[in-house]
Amino acid sequence: MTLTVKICGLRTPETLEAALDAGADMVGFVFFPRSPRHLQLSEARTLGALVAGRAERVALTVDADDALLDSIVEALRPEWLQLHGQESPGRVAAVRSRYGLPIIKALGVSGRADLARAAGYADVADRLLFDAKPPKDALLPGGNGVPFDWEVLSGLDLGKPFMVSGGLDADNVAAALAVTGAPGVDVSSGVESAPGVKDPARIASFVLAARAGAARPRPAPPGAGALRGRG
Ligand SMILES: O=C(O)c1ccccc1N[C@@H]1O[C@H](COP(=O)(O)O)[C@@H](O)[C@H]1O
Repeated sequence: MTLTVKICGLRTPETLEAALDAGADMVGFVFFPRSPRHLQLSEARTLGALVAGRAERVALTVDADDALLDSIVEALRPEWLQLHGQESPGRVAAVRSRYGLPIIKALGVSGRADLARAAGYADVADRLLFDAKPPKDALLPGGNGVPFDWEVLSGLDLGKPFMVSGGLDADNVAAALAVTGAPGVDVSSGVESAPGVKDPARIASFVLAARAGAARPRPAPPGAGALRGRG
């Protein structure tokens, strides 16, 4: 399996470099003022230029209007847009068509019932990102460092590649991959030493652990092979 690893919420040239050196496939930049990872457009312009084709740039927004998206796209020149708010399937389709860029649509998950609306987004988004629903008192819709029950995703087939996020770190990412079989993972808090402060060593460990996890054969689902030996 080819795994896509995304490191999100990068804010400095040093930590961006660490993500690129570690071999991240996608580097994410957050445009949401309430987040400790929020970037000014001038910072995005500088960081975006430093990527120089070594990874794909992802602009993360939350219910952004066209004016804000216009300025972000102009400054960062992203290869992807990540929509992490309550954007409807219609809004996802409109954003995709306006910018001609592929879309990662984040969906909050706490149980299997939350997957019911995923099919509507699979038709219009290029990747679905299953993230933990934020805790009740959270200020952010994502980036809270909390996991969800990955079992909810086991056996899921929406005909679209998906990614998993929410509370991942170097210690648990292999388990998340074993349970979900996800072709992509995304991390923010789990590679930080404090909210908004990325740690180069944790970034490197995360990418290594994710690649090692993806290389491991997945355990057979319960019941598989039950007929073997019958006769
Ligand atoms: O990282 C943020 O600050 C953020 C703000 C608003 C929406 C999403 C945000 N981050 C995304 O949340 C998930 C999970 O992050 P974590 O690893 O649990 O901290 C991830 O997809 C980030 O891209």
